[in-house]
Amino acid sequence: MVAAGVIVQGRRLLVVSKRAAPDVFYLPGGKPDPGETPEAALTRELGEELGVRPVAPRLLMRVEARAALEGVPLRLTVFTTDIDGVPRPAAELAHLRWITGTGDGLRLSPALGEHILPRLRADGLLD
Ligand SMILES: Nc1nc2c([nH]c(=O)n2[C@H]2C[C@H](O)[C@@H](COP(=O)(O)OP(=O)(O)OP(=O)(O)O)O2)c(=O)[nH]1
Repeated sequence: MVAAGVIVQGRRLLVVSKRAAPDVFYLPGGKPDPGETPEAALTRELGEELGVRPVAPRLLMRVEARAALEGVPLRLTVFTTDIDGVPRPAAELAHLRWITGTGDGLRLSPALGEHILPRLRADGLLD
């Protein structure tokens, strides 16, 4: 399982890529440590990856898809959240982008491209 955050500002969605695969973009987040709740994992990962704190996260959806890098089945627990602070990519991240509902031509993880972005588009949250 992976906990991930939907962060929308100015009708654009924050996506990141990692140094291990700099051309594949997905939501910030990661796997909970043993015994950690999804909410706690989201808080820890947003801090580690972006140096921000989630404010009032709420569950948006659960998604099953192929993991972007390993190709194995993956369950994501996706939260919509506001954030405290300006996101700055930490060392393990390669890029940070704010995308519209089209994906702006970026290569997206299956979960993001096939499930989450269409949902945000249908909800009218993105340009
Ligand atoms: N965070 C995140 N991961 C995603 C998304 N879509 C997707 O396929 N993934 C995949 C990529 C990776 O295979 C996996 C996330 O694992 P990760 O390795 O980044 O997690 P982590 O930060 O806990 O890293 P680690 O401790 O395993 O090194 O989920 C997404 O939207 N957000």
